[in-house]
Amino acid sequence: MSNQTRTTHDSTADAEPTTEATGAIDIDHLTKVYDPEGEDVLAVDDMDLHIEAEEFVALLGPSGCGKSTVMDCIAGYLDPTEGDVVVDGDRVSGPDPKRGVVFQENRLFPWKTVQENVEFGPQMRNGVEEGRARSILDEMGLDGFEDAYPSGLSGGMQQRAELARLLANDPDIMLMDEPFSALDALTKEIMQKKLIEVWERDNRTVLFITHDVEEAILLADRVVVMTARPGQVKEVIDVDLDRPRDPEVVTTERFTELRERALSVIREEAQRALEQEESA
Ligand SMILES: Nc1ncnc2c1ncn2[C@@H]1O[C@H](COP(=O)(O)OP(=O)(O)OP(=O)(O)O)[C@@H](O)[C@H]1O
Repeated sequence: MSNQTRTTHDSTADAEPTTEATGAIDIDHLTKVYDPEGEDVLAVDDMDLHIEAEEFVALLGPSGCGKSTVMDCIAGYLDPTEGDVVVDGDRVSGPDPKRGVVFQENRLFPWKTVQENVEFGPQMRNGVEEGRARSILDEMGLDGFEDAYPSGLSGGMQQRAELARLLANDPDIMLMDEPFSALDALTKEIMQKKLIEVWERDNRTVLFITHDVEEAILLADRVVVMTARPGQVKEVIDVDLDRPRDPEVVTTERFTELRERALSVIREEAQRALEQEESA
């Protein structure tokens, strides 16, 4: 995959080089306290989670439980109050294009064309590789829209351009905060398929926040359910469904069991969140 993929060589002369996977995330006793106007808000409390390199993990939990906070700490946008986020053995101390982020609303520059947006990241670092932006846009089904401005694209196309922008940076880790939640059902299904194609081919690590339990189970290797705020890991559900998964997998007995399990944990935590709000 990336030019930063670490390649190790066996000492024996005829051994094939082996590629070591990158993108392992260790969330280690992570605590985050916000301090708006001197009033402490404990968002995440002593959270531990290990995500394997190249794993696809979905993060679920009641509203306000700290999902985005965890993601922002991994992205390097926020400093933990206590604890650490460690990626491939290195403590995260700020943003890095190797940890790409996609939000529900795209972060494309409205004054740049689609191609200029996709080329912006690489241009800021090592320069643009001839034809690369076009081939990524092509892959995202945006062939012919290179010169369009984001405002001229549909919501689904904007999110495809956003994904293209992310891929142009060749990230080891894709951090996705409800990326498809504003899309209609059909566009969402297309985007989910596209994401899985890219993930399976390039072996990137994905952390995917969603409120959609079916989406989480359809996409992920593991679903991590967080507690009500302050966020901690409540339960980790292994999604033991074969891949590739087609949309019909949602009708299977195993899928239903997994969904019911995730829903019952979330319901319990959402109820707790509600009670906390009422007693506040
Ligand atoms: N900058 C901030 N200042 C103060 N409090 C904040 C700040 N950002 C988030 N919070 C609070 O921290 C808690 C966790 O917020 P966060 O956005 O991480 O939750 P979330 O699980 O991603 O929520 P949602 O599912 O609604 O997007 C919430 O109570 C939120 O109000």
